[in-house]
Amino acid sequence: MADAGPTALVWFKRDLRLRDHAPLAQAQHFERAIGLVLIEPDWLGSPECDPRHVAFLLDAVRSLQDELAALGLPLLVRVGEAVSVLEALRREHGITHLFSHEETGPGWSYARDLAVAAWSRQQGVLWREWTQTGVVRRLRSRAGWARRWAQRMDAPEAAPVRGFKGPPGLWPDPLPTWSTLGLSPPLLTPPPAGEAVAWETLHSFLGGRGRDYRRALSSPLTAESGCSRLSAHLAFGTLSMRCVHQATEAAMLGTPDRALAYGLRGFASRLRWHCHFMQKLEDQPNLEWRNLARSVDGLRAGDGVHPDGVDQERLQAWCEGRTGYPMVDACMRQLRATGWLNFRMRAMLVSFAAYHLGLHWRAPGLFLARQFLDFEPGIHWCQMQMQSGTTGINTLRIYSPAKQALDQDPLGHYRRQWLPEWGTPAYPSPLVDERQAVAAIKQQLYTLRQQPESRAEAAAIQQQHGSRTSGLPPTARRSRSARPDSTQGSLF
Ligand SMILES: Cc1cc2nc3c(=O)[nH]c(=O)nc-3n(C[C@H](O)[C@H](O)[C@H](O)COP(=O)(O)OP(=O)(O)OC[C@H]3O[C@@H](n4cnc5c(N)ncnc54)[C@H](O)[C@@H]3O)c2cc1C
Repeated sequence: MADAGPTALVWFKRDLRLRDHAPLAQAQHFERAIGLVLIEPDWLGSPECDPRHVAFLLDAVRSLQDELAALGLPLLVRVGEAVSVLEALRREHGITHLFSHEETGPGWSYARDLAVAAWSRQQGVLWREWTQTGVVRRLRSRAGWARRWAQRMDAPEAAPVRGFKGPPGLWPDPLPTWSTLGLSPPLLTPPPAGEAVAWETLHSFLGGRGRDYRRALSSPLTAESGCSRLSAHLAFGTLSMRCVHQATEAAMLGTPDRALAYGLRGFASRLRWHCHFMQKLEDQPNLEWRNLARSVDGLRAGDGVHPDGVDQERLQAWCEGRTGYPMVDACMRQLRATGWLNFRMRAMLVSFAAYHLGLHWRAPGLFLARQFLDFEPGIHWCQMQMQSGTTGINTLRIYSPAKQALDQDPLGHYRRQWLPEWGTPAYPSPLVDERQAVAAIKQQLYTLRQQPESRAEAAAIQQQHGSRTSGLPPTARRSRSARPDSTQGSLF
């Protein structure tokens, strides 16, 4: 095409919003600007992706397209491999600048970013990326990380977007259908997505739902309404972490309701954890595949060392919620039906897979990734390892399903809701003997941890990935120490 002057392409990834969007803010200074959402075959074909994620994304894109069109920016939605789509757009529209946010994703997205970087150098397209979380690229040391997180989150939002000059005659693309994507529609209808819904969810939490947060978050009976329910919005970026942080700080300061302020303080520190875990994946991308502590390699089948594979029968029973442990099975049924589960019950599911069933975390982790609408690779894989005892540095946490049932669902309402066959002959008997199974693997892990090599390795892991809160302002430090839920609290 004829040289039409500088043209910016804003590549939306996990940042499907208008507000606090630095690439968009930058693009509005350009002679011509275009938006792009790429649906990549590598994503659709990855073992972590489920149609529910695609449906949520498309819903968010639908409203984003309308809002951007009203501002003069056509949002294209292309299905294809990144470099070919970008090159086609460069040829067609004379793209000179590519703007996007940094992403800390699974291996395939890292490989794609390398390919895009090579393409942009070759074609002389200037690719600029902005941060949108607390994750620091090429981090040398964890010292001072928490302070940097606070600085980023306290910084002013990106400039508001006011209007664009899109190339004349270019319109937003129609959204792809399930058949063009080669997928079947999801079995569950995900909750509504998009920026407006994300803000409504945040406001309802900060305006009152958050009052009981600390008490509500552990039981599946209360967590659905008592937790913020922002995780999928954060994962797809319909809301920025900075906006959530700043709105939370303002709500805490502004409310005369002390119970609400107390609840919100508990919530505020979780936002830092989000980035803290993502930072680990950024620093060590292979933790999505292999044990962080190599000293536990070989402990469970399926970890690449053991000659046998994963016990498919056990895995299948766990995935389908028919282990014969009612609390475990009810949680799995809720997750499959809704795409969400509270932290403690997620941890219990993984602990059961790892200790009771002896399954290595990778296969259960892939299954859970497909179920969680909020799948965020950095958090997910770190938590999978942490709850399976393979980080080398965290206290081993083995959840007893019976104790969790007693504490979190004493009257059985939750189990009856999700497990109608519980108490009838149709409900299976326990798949394994809890005592025997747990005692054996616990002993193995404790013995391993005593070995001098394991201790040396743990010290190195702590040095590279351990949480350091020094450098945070006193209120942030206080809210960390006032944390009520110690199971969430042991960051590694
Ligand atoms: C095995 C396992 C896998 C998990 N996978 C994911 C995942 O893929 N994506 C995800 O967002 N969370 C994950 N979590 C963490 C946590 O369970 C969810 O963030 C939380 O349940 C989401 O609901 P919410 O937004 O209402 O949380 P809230 O309790 O309201 O917390 C607000 C936000 O803080 C962050 N947060 C809360 N708890 C944690 C935590 N323990 N670690 C890191 N960040 C936290 C999340 O961004 C969350 O949206 C996982 C936990 C476990 C045990």
